[in-house]
Amino acid sequence: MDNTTQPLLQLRDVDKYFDNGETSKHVLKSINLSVKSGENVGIVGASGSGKSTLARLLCRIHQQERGDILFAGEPIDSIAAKHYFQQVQMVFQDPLASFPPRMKVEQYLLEPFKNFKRLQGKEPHQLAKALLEKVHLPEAILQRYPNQLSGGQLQRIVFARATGLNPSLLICDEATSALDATIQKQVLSLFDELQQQAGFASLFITHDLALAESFCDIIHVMEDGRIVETLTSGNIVSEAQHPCTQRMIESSCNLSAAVALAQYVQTDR
Ligand SMILES: Nc1ncnc2c1ncn2[C@@H]1O[C@H](COP(=O)(O)OP(=O)(O)OP(=O)(O)O)[C@@H](O)[C@H]1O
Repeated sequence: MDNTTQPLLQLRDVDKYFDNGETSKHVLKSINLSVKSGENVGIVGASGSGKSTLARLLCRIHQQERGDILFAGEPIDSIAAKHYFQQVQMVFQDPLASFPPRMKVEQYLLEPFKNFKRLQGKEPHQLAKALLEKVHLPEAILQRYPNQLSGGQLQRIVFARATGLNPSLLICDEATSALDATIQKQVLSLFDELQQQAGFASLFITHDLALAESFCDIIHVMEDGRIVETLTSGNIVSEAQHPCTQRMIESSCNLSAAVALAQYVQTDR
């Protein structure tokens, strides 16, 4: 197959059910999407629409009942974990949940390099320092524990670790949702900077349509386990057709969406 056109990630007719013994809940319904190299693909939906379940399938925490999930053309469950998890990294909403409380930042940053035997020829402290520099944090932070850091610092460190091994795809599940608006903006600008340097693609999962619009190339809107609309133009206000997307636009209290809407109304109508 021609690797220049092959998507990095592809989901084909993916269905996921959760069984609780007596009943079965259909949580993902015929999901089709792809992410190309270097592309930012947004998944946006209200609570319960199935976004995190999708992320968990890609992290191989759950498995789909039907359909295919391919990474570089291979079913993800046929790829050795060692290879898959160097290429695909995840960033979740709560950095503390993935940061062992008794682990110092330096150890946390170096852990993937040790696990994947990628430390050869590198001086560990200098490597950890360089990773921290990439996310604009000072060396002194290497000796701190997670409870000695702010939410914004923690999420920067999580991004430093996730991008340290040069993955080709980053799965971000509400990665900036817990941060206040100013810190969120800083972390997103850092994300952009890291992406410019390393060129990874992302699947950016969020409930915030305006946030996805600000930097995703394609946005899939999910409702009740289905992709109900796919937006590509960069002007969601004029492009949105589905009532679910329109409700999200109307109820968005995000300032950037409100500003975009106001500008649109002033200039285009
Ligand atoms: N392990 C599970 N067992 C049974 N049902 C589950 C499980 N995980 C999720 N669900 C159900 O699947 C549906 C989708 O949940 P999911 O967490 O994927 O939605 P979401 O869009 O990420 O929501 P949120 O933004 O609130 O996290 C919900 O109805 C949820 O209750």
